[in-house]
Amino acid sequence: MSDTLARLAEVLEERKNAAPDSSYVASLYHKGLNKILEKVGEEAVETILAAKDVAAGGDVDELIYETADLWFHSLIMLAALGQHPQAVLDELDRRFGLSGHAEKAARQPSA
Ligand SMILES: N=c1c2ncn([C@@H]3O[C@H](COP(=O)(O)OP(=O)(O)OP(=O)(O)O)[C@@H](O)[C@H]3O)c2ncn1[C@@H]1O[C@H](COP(=O)(O)O)[C@@H](O)[C@H]1O
Repeated sequence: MSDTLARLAEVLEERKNAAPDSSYVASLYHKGLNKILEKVGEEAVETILAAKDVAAGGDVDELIYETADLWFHSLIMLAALGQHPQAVLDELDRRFGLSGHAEKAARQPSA
């Protein structure tokens, strides 16, 4: 796993024992899953808007910034539900080399 992801996952676990006023992550845990999911949705929308801007000739830095926000809040969602990012990387590894078209065809028998 990327060192950055592993370190961040460790910090997100530690923040489960931190006071909400001492840490942004702890404050989100304290507000609960609905607030965390709201943030994931908000960051997803901001990422989409930034991508549209880049396609229209805008600044790519904003897209990178918003994608980092989206990944970060997705990691908090996983941690809040007791899941480690390694599970997502394992799933991507499992899919590696498997064509999306082939996977979909195996899932959906043709009518
Ligand atoms: N990577 C991040 C990170 N990315 C974004 N953010 C915060 O996520 C928030 C993003 O929310 P918005 O942009 O919507 O701004 P906001 O208005 O403050 O948010 P709301 O009031 O709407 O909830 C901002 O407060 C950012 O500072 C992050 N906060 C923390 N981290 C990492 O998490 C670690 C632990 O952070 P603390 O728990 O705060 O110590 C840090 O050391 C960093 O490594």
